[in-house]
Amino acid sequence: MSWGYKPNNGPQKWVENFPIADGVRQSPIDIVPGQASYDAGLKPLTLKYDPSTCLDILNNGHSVQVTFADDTDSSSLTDGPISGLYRLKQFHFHWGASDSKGSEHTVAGTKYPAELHLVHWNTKYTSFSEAASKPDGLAVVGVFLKIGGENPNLQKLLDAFDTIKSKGKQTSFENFDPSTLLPGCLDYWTYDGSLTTPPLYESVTWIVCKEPISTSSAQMAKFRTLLFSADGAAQDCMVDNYRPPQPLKGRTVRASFK
Ligand SMILES: NS(=O)(=O)c1cccc(F)c1
Ligand SMILES: [Zn+2]
Repeated sequence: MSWGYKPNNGPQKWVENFPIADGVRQSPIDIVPGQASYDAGLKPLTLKYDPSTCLDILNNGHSVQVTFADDTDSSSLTDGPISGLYRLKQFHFHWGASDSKGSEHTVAGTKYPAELHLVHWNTKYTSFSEAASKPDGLAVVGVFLKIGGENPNLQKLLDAFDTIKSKGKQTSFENFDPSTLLPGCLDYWTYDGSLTTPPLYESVTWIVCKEPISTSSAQMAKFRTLLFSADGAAQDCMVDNYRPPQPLKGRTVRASFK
């Protein structure tokens, strides 16, 4: 059986097949603002996204993912805590069975109903796959979702969900601008971490935005109509697809803001 989020294949069991689950730089973590170190040397994030690089939207059995053409530098992350240029590969989400949980990172113990991850790879390597296992290979921008007004930009994604309800379904999804999912303020926390799903590679520079974006409770309910299960199998709602916070193990969390 492959990994998932149930008691028999979930985060408490991943270490059996992926021993790095108990590693020294695992993600997510609980971010405690009072313990983060303000670093005046941290630059603002430069995120330049080209909507024409948006390719498709996919239910991969663990999350809903929007994939981008990464054969040019046209959708990229530079500056912030990183050096060089990282290309956008995909973004996806993690969410809960209710609005009281769902994010992977927490802020002084506070869980948000969902978390968006924008995944970028370091162009010092030749591909995402090569970069994914290198200590400076990936940079993931995390954005919290909170319950507030309806988000019209998010709605464009949600409207595609009926056609990708079950595992393995994908459909073309073009001209979406991921910058419409970013908060107005790009203040962030940053720390060295890992993928939050198997293979849990310790290859991620995490960049977690302090400001959440808003979504409505009805929009959150739409996420919960997706399925972990494939067409024809017993319907298994895709909910609680988040890993809980992991030990900090001496790491420093830096803040780009005072
Ligand atoms: N959830 S995450 O750490 O952003 C992640 C997991 C697996 C692959 C990947 F590209 C990103
Ligand atoms: Zn993720």
